[in-house]
Amino acid sequence: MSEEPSNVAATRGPVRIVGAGLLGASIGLGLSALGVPVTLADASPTARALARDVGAGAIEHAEDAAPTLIVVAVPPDVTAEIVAAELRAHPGAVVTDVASVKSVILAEVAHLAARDSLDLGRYVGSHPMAGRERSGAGAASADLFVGRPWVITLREGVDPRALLAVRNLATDLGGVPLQMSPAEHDDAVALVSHLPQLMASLTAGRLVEAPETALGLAGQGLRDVTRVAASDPRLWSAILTGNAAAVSTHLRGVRDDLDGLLGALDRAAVDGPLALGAIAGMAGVISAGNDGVARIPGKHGGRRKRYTEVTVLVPDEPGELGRLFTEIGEIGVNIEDFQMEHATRQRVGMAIVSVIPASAQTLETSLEERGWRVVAQ
Ligand SMILES: NC(=O)C1=CN([C@@H]2O[C@H](COP(=O)(O)OP(=O)(O)OC[C@H]3O[C@@H](n4cnc5c(N)ncnc54)[C@H](O)[C@@H]3O)[C@@H](O)[C@H]2O)C=CC1
Ligand SMILES: O=C(O)C(=O)Cc1ccc(O)cc1
Repeated sequence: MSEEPSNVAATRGPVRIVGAGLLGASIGLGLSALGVPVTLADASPTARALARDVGAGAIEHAEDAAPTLIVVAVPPDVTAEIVAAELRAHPGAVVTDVASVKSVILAEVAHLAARDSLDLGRYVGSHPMAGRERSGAGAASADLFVGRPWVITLREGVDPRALLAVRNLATDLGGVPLQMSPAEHDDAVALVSHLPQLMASLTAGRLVEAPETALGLAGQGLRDVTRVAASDPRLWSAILTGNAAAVSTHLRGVRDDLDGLLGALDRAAVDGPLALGAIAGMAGVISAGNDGVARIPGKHGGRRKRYTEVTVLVPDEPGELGRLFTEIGEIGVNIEDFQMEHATRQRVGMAIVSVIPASAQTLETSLEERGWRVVAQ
């Protein structure tokens, strides 16, 4: 890759990143790839060095040119004090943060700005809706934000140039900027990010004492609902504390649903499957889930596309998956998405091929004619 600065970025550096972990290093990588000069600061010298080594920017030095934009990417519980310190230390710079909660941080930054006579207009809080269940620069990626919403919080008194600088940052990294109030943001993420994290953690927590034999039966469903359970407990405690009221409202809703479901299950356990209201109670939960999942937009913000999944058994041998892909190509069907599931202790895998509904029947028939075993849906 060329070392020469390119002109494709709207962001004019230098950009100073404080907190060179997953988010900070991903932003540094993306900006560096566009030729924008980036300096990295972090309380941890190891984190700084790792971010530099992965290519996210240069470690800060006293003689660095003054930054035009500062991105604070530290845990939410220390974000406000760092934002205030950066506003104080760099009077010409726009300051943004990427923390997962917004209202408490704005309230604290506003308090510190009033106390210390800082220019609050240069601060714009933001939140890229992209991340991973792993922390640190080692897990960073320049592509993390591509196609993902990047919330920019609106409030009165913001310098329009600051708003533009944060918007440019989001679009330079491939994100889709969205403006909303801090309260609107916090309510939304309580439902679409914080509640799912807790449901994943609660489900995975039930596995701690599970027998190995039970775990050996785990399939893709368990993996799908528990992926984010691997997230950092310290980071998430700070996120949840910063949005406690909104999260507890949604958890209480879940508790009400659980009470209804438990009532139905208890009736079925005592009086059998035909107990009054038992089946309806269970079906209600599952069908509400059907309705909810149908409302989740596609990954890139558009309407969720409806594909049909064709499941094919693939021998667990070198080259077999490649042969399947080649033959699907020969049949003339486009693979829209793909997933592989492995049956524990079996020498066969299940290739789940997503195709447009109109191609599914042709694909199934043609694969069977060619000797593949297609699993009936
Ligand atoms: N992890 C995720 O998927 C996402 C996280 N966020 C937000 O981004 C922010 C950063 O999260 P991650 O990058 O995941 O965490 P991380 O743990 O990977 O990185 C945080 C970095 O901040 C540094 N740090 C901590 N306190 C500091 C201080 N006082 N001064 C300077 N550096 C300090 C740490 O040494 C660490 O390198 C958080 O506010 C989080 O809510 C936003 C979107 C997604
Ligand atoms: O890994 C995922 O699917 C996430 O949703 C990551 C994530 C974690 C925290 C955020 O504030 C935003 C996104």
